[in-house]
Amino acid sequence: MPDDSTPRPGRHSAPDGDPAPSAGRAASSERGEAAASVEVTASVEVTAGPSSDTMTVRATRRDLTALSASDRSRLFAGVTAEPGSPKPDPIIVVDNISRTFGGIKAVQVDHLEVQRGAITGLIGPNGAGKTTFFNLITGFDKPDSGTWSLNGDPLGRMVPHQVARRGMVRTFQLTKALAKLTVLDNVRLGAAGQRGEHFLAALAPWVWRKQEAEITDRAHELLRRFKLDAKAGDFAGSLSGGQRKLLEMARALMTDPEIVMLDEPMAGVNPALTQSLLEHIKSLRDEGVTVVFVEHDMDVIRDISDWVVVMAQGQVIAESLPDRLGDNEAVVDAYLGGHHDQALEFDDQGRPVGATAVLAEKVEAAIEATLEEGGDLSEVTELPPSAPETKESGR
Ligand SMILES: Nc1ncnc2c1ncn2[C@@H]1O[C@H](COP(=O)(O)OP(=O)(O)OP(=O)(O)O)[C@@H](O)[C@H]1O
Repeated sequence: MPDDSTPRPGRHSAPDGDPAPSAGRAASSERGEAAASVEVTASVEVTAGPSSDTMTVRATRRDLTALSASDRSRLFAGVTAEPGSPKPDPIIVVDNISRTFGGIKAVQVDHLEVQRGAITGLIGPNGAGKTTFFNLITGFDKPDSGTWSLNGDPLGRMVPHQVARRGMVRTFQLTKALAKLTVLDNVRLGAAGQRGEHFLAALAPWVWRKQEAEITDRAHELLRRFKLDAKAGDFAGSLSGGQRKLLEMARALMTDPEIVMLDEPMAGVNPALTQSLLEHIKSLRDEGVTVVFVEHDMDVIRDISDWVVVMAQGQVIAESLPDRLGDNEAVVDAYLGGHHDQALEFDDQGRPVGATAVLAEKVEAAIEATLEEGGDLSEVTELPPSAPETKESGR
């Protein structure tokens, strides 16, 4: 039986409450000690039929250590803002991973470390390779080359459910809810590949039933957390886009992950649910879950990321604290280079968002520079390759 005294997401910190107190992981940031994310396994001995075979059913509980806001600031204060920078306590380390489609190098990441217990925002222009990168390290696609590890254990050649079993799950840009299954069953499916999938379990119904009950209880717990419990018996197809995103997060959490990779969790979600999704993502981090998420909206990135990684043309071209992103010329260039013709994006109050916000900042800086030099604004036909320092837009 699982040990119920072992902490797990949702138990040691209220989702909307204060972050759980730090157990001092940041203070003791030596790699070996800090990497002690413990997987507790519980053994259930069963007698399967006349041969009295014994099997072990693994029930995963991960011991997550939450970092406080000041722990995280301290950690990242010591990290250099450059591609591939070492982190004090990386949960993921990637080396020389590449993936080519036809002639296109979709991903070519030389080195990347993801800090444990923090929210890392992954940004980049369309086609930068973000989704492909997620696919590669979660086992949904195979790289041409490269190695990567979770807690120091190599993950190469693993299929997604094996990766999930080791503690890393992902969600998709386009949600994958099964429309003709109930909301509850969709969440229960998140446990597939985790428990009871062994064929022997099917021959031992008393174990199977026990696990079924545990899986159902856990699914209900997660539905309550994401305020979808009233919809448990509805078909997933009846949910709104935003509710499907919540459903997908609930399903991902069935495996008690240490790290969740969220691919554009806010895309297609109405503003009311966006705030709720952001709070859920922060509360996961506050419970000790590491979060990596892809997002285009710079306001969202600045709001919730502890650290930002920028990709362009398959490569990591910059890393930075979120509020220093605008200072980084490589980031500005990545967004502008070859993307002058991309559609402009504005929020419902007419403020530029995403790549458009970066462009607006650069245009503003170019105008200011021209005026300061006593020039005529009609002369601003081209943005300078090396713009003066960009400013916060005050949003
Ligand atoms: N299955 C595929 N077959 C062929 N080319 C692909 C495939 N998947 C991705 N690509 C190409 O690889 C590059 C990276 O795509 P990817 O979807 O990873 O970028 P992205 O940063 O996630 O973009 P977006 O922000 O638009 O989702 C693009 O040029 C894309 O067209």
